[in-house]
Amino acid sequence: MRIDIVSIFPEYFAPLDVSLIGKARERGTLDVRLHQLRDWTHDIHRTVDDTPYGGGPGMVMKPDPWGEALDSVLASDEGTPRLIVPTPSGRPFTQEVALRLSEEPWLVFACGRYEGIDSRVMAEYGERLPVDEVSIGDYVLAGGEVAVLVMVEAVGRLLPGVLGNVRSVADDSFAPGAMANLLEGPVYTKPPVWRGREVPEILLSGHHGRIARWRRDEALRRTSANRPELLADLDPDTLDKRDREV
Ligand SMILES: COc1cccc(COC(=O)c2cn[nH]c2)c1
Repeated sequence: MRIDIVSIFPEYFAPLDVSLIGKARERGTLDVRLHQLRDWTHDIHRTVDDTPYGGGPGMVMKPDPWGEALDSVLASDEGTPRLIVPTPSGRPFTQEVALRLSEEPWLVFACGRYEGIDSRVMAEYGERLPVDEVSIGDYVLAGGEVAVLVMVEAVGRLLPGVLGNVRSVADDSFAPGAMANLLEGPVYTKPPVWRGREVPEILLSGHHGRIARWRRDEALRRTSANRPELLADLDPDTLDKRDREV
């Protein structure tokens, strides 16, 4: 997968050189290219923003530098990418969206700052390629860079060979299957007793069927406590099927 990121703070993406994503880049599984938006300005101050038409607080990112930057990035003959713009006013970014994006050969991320990017940029490129305005949550960041780090990690870890243990992707919270739409329950490792606290006996029993059922019950308990709205999506016979499955 090729990933292009356009930003006025490309240094935000140093974390993409480390850990799983860094190794995937070394192996060539991921080809991440960073671009400084200001390289496509032509004034002495390398201006990328201006006051909003219609008044209001803050500044808006000018369309010209974005147009020149995206034209340059898209000039590559490697097919047609999806253009992803992180914004508080976008569609929710979920594990399902991450799974879908992990199937794409090429993603281009546009990092907005200030009050956002002139809307004509998304309109212009929306006529040529899929443009996804995506929110990672209901809060406002100073810019899209951190949101892109979140999405690149969520998508990158789904790529073949990036995660050591393929199983853990299937076991993810929100992954499809028996644990779909459930939060993961508690996890434990050695020592069996730590500061007088024991690991739940069932996990040491070796009864895989009972362990699976215990994990599902704990997942239901935690989901009900932290995200009750997710349980609304579960129809009752799915729950029963879960019982039969196990
Ligand atoms: C493109 O326009 C803007 C405007 C304002 C901030 C940002 C940065 O993104 C976020 O704040 C965000 C993304 N998901 N949840 C919050 C982008």
